[in-house]
Amino acid sequence: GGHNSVQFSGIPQGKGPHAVGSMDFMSGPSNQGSFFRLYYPCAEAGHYEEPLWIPRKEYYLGLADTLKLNRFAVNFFLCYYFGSVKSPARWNAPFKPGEQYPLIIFSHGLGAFRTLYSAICIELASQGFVVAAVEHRDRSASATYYLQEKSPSDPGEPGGPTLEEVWLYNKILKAGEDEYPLRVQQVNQRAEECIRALDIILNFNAGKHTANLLPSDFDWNLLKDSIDVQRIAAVGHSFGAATAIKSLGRDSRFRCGVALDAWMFPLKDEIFSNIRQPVLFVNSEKFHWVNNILLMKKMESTSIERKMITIKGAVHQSFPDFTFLAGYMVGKLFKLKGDIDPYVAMDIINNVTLAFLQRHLDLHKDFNQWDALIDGKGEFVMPGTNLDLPPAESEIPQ
Ligand SMILES: CCN(CC)CCN(C[C@]12C[C@](c3ccc(C(F)(F)F)cc3)(C1)C2)C(=O)Cn1c(SCc2ccc(F)cc2)nc(=O)c2c1C=CC2
Repeated sequence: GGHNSVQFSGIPQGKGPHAVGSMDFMSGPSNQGSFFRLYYPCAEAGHYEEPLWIPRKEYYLGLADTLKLNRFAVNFFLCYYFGSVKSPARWNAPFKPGEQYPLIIFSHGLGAFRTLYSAICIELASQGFVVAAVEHRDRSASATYYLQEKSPSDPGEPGGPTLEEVWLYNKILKAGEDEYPLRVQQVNQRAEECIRALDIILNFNAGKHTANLLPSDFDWNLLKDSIDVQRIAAVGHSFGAATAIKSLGRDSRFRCGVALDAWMFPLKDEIFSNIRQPVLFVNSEKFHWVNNILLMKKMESTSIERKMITIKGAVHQSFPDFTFLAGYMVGKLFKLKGDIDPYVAMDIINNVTLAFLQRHLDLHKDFNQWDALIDGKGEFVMPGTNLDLPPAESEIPQ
């Protein structure tokens, strides 16, 4: 880590051997395209800007909707506190070619968006992964936008068609509205969007370019033959973890999945027998309820590795970046911090993920040093869940 840049924001830098670059990619047409923030091993030389953690004010407006609070007040408050926070990566730094990197597609949670999990994405990139954090257009993100060709106001307008931004905000359920059909439609769209991002990145790897509608001088040619197409995984948080599991079932190019504090409700009628890849469930102590855990246990298998650990003292917000940015009091009040130190929790999340990825992507690194975490062995972890579950049918004494 380090790479001679002083760390200002609370978001930790990557600890691995690579300096980390970041850039935004959006393809068309309209909301049928792909939108992701790419984190990648980059060239060390030179000085680069760091990307804004929350790049547009519309994201604050969306967070207000998610919190069901007044947009003006939340925008003022969040802009004041978080408006200048940067992600510790090098904005549009040149990609570092020379080896074939494994690929991670990362899916955000309900009410989140692509930039809020940079501690996880930057750590993975620093350890030699290319990570695409997709931003979903299923109206589960607090806010997102797509670019639409503007119908020319007057046909004589000089120059080509201009693109206008169309913003989508978190679809808040009305009282009494049935949540399940919406979440099923969303998790299907989210899996499609993860697969779309995968296809675009694999095309770049094959030298086939997709136009980036966002202004960027990132040189995609450097990505040619730089992705290890046999070593691809799906990772996500909460609704994004359900999305990762759904993506495994849809596309066998994903060789394994890491489900971070999975929200299994959108998969409650899934039979899971069509999912053949290994899955690691990394749970916080405080988020879960019995039916959520029982749905994870439906994925247990004697032939496919399915592991679950619980991080003691962690909360749902121990996974996104907010956990580093709120003061101690506000953090505890809003459940952005648990009893465990946020940096210790993030080290466990990242290290157990790296160990599981090494095992199931067959990497030749030293991430196996954290294998014990996969079995729930360690000071702040336990195997399985902390919840008391009803005895499984097979255990009920006859
Ligand atoms: C209690 C009922 N619940 C409605 C479903 C309330 C909403 N909620 C808790 C919140 C959204 C939160 C938030 C806003 C804003 C700040 C800020 F002030 F720091 F900016 C921090 C934290 C408040 C986290 C959640 O949605 C929990 N959650 C999440 S949280 C993902 C997220 C969202 C926004 C973020 F900024 C960072 C991370 N992802 C999921 O996929 C699912 C769930 C629940 C089920 C499935």
